[in-house]
Amino acid sequence: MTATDRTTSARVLDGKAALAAIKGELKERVAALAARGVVPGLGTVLVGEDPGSATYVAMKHRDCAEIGITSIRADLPATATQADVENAVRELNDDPACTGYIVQLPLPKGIDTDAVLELIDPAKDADGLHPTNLGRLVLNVNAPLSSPLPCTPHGIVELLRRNGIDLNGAEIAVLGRGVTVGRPLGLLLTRREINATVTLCHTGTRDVAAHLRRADVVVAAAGVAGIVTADMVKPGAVVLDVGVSRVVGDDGKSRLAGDVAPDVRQVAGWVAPNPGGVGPMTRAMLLTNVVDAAERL
Ligand SMILES: Nc1nc2c(c(=O)[nH]1)N[C@@H](CN(C=O)c1ccc(C(=O)N[C@@H](CCC(=O)O)C(=O)O)cc1)CN2
Repeated sequence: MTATDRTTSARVLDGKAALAAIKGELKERVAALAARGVVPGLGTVLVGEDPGSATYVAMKHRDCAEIGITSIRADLPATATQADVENAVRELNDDPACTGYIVQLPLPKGIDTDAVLELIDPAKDADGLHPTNLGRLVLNVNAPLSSPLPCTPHGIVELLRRNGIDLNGAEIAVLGRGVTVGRPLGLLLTRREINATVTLCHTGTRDVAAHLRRADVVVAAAGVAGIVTADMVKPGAVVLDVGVSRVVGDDGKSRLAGDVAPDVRQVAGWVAPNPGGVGPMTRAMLLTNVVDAAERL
C-alpha cells in the first residue's frame, strides 16, 4: 500500500491497539532481562501542577507497572528553582535503579529547559532529547541508530509501519517545528531507511495550505485547534493529529482539541485521531527506549 491509496472514508491509525501489541513484545524482553538480573527502571521528573503533564506522567508509570519496569518519581512543586530541578536530574543520573528517565515538558516558566536537558546522562536519556542523542540523529544519516529516538517522532513512524504505510519517496508535510515532534521528525523521516521528502511548515511559512495539499502524509503538530481543515488535504492522504490545545466550547466548558478538524476524515485515506492515535505511541516508544537502554547495560 502506498501513502495515498484512496479509500471511501478515512481508516483509523489505532495507536491504542499498537501500544497494546508493543507492550506484549516488551514484556517478553523485560522477562529476558530479569533472567540476566537486570531490572529496567524509568525515572520521571515532574515540576509543577499542570494537569496534562501529571496525567501523562501517571500513564507512563502505569504502563511501566504493566510490563515489569520499576518506577522512580521525582515530583517537584511549581516553586522549584533551577537548582532544585538540576539536583533531581543529578540524583537520577546517580541512581543505579534508574536505567532511563525523562524530564516531563514543558517545564514551568523561569526554568532553563536546555540547561536541564543537557545535564541528563545521554545513556539514561529515555526521551532522546539530550544534545548528544539529537546529534546522533543528525549525524547517523546512513547508519543504523543505537541511540534513543525522540518518542513522538519514532511513534509516528512505527504507527505507519505497523499499518503497512510505505514512506519511501512519500511527500510529507510536518506542521510545527518544536523540539519534541516537528524538528526531530523531519530528521528521522529523511534518514535513508525511511527515505521520505519532508516539508517542515511553521509560523513563518507563507502558504501552509499549499504545502499540505501536495503532501501524501500530513503531520499536524502545531498545537492550534482545528488548524488543518479538509480543503488543505489531498484526497486519500494520511493525516496524523498530534497537537493538543485547550478550547472553550459553545457550552462554555473547556475541553482538549486536536489540530485536525473533524471534516478531514471525509477526505483523508487514513487518520491518526487525537486522542487514540499518536499519544499512545509516544508512550510505547518511551517504554521501548527504556528497555533498549537496559539491554545495552
Ligand atoms: N519529556 C517529554 N515531555 C513531553 C513529551 C515527550 O515526548 N517527552 N510529549 C508530550 C506529551 N506526552 C508525553 O509526555 C504524551 C502525550 C499524549 C499521551 C497520550 O497517551 N494521550 C492519550 C490521551 C491521554 C488523556 O487521556 O488525556 C491519547 O492521545 O490517546 C501520552 C504522552 C509533551 N511533553
